[in-house]
Amino acid sequence: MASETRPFLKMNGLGNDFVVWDAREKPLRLTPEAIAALGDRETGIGFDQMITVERSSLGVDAFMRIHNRDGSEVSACGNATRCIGRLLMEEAGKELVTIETGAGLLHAFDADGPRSVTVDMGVPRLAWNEIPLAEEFADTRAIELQIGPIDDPILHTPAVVNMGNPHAIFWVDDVEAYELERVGPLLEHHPIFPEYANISLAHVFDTDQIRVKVWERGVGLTLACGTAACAVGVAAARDGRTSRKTTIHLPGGPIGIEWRESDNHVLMTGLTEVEFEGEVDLDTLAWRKTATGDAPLAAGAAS
Ligand SMILES: N[C@@H](CCC[C@H](N)C(=O)O)C(=O)O
Repeated sequence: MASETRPFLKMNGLGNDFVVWDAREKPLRLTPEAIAALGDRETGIGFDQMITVERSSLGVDAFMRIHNRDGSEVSACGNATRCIGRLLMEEAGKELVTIETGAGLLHAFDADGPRSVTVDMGVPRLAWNEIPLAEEFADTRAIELQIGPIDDPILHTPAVVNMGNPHAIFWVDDVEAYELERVGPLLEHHPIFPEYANISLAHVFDTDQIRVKVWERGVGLTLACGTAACAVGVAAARDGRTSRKTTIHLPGGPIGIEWRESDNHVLMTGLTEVEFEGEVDLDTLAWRKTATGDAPLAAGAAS
């Protein structure tokens, strides 16, 4: 039987990168092993997430299936929602699209500025069993959790927020002062998180400015994480550390977050980029680039 070659797009939201398949006409399911092999940055295409765009059973613009690089399927990815929102808006010539995800229906719309998209990420879930946590905490603004020596912990008492996926946020004075690649895996797999968790270090340096570094569940260190930016913005405002409108500065660039007072929805705004087009032989997983992506943005357009 002839091998099947499938085209893909390589995209990123502030450096958090994805392979995007269009499976609306022809279904595509890869094994976790194949996803991990394609996601490997040394030997495969290299990505944080794999996104499969499918037909929505609810009749909205599309369904977006999300896999982490380790092959696990998850319900939410903020940066990918902006990227898929852009593709669907460009394709249909619309200014607003609705995307079905494992976490519910999300609306994406054009923001000011080239390639900038806003997504309404919905209402954050804040109760301990919605995160979920393995034990009850009445107040999820600071849960009892620490790593390191009992009397001198390295990190402790994170805030927790669910944005369609679980997030823990540790407030620190300097996000660079910690070996996130060492403590991240310990915290991601801590028994308090039955579904594991995405881990952020966050430093509030003004009433509306926060620097953040993220260790992503199923991935590792990332240049940006949209749902982490939402979770940090919510946790900071909830505590009175910031206003409800913040800029989250990630290694890959800034994301604007607004936790709207009128309906508690979180709006996330940031850049999207098409890196290149390519194709993969699904039998051998050999791949090649077939076309270039977006031209570089004019200086200043990204800020
Ligand atoms: N990159 C993402 C989040 C991807 C999923 C996450 N690793 C998880 O397992 O929940 C984003 O931009 O939100």
